[in-house]
Amino acid sequence: MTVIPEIPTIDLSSYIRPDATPEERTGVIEDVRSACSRYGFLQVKGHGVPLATQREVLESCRRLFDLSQKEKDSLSLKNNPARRGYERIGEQVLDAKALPDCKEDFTKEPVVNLKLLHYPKHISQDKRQFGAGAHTDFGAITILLQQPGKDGLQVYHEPNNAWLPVPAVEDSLVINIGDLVNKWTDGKYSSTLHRVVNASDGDRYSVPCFYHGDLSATNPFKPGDGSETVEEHIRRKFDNSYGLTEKS
Ligand SMILES: O=C(O)CCC(=O)C(=O)O
Ligand SMILES: [Fe+2]
Repeated sequence: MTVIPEIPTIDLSSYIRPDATPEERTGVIEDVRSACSRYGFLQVKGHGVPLATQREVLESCRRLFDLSQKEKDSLSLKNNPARRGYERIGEQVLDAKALPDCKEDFTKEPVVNLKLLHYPKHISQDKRQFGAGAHTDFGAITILLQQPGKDGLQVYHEPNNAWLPVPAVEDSLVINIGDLVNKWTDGKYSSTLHRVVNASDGDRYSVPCFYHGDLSATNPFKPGDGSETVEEHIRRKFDNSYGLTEKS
């Protein structure tokens, strides 16, 4: 019988606690390192982000996406040269083989790019309908707050050719490696394909925070190798997923 593995959950308090021993800290580092190379994904608890703050930010998602379509469109990212702002349902196509994503999105802040996401009940029952189509994240590292109890995130695990669910557990944050770190570590840390299927009958909110780093940086492990800057990389990936340029 094939045992399907699970995305690991790591308790960061054994690292953060002021009285943590060096062995405990090394243990956490080893667990994180192993998860980054085996799965490119992990969940963390004991992270120190207050539960009340997590609840408030998810409540802000609900209030924002409950505004009228007209009010939300007045904040459209298409009117903003830095591509910050509101994205309508179906505006982003993360997987060109699937239907446009069934989610709306509000993005604020450059470089550390925090998004509020709303997945309504799927608009189509077609099996190519996803809340977010299969994709890898463009940046360096993503930290994701999922609405507790609203599962939907699935991570592709190549050895088993299986999509592993990442349960939406209160007070756990999902962390995953993006394309930049994958490129910079020569693939040692995996930028893993993932997608969102809003399996619930109603709304699902989530809040990913994408760390891109210094926009002018190139590969920190190979300084001066003339490779693409963070800004060039992010712009290329982003514009491609919104059909804003012909280049991939
Ligand atoms: O909503 C989620 O759980 C994941 C969102 C995601 O993968 C993304 O925005 O890149
Ligand atoms: Fe993602």
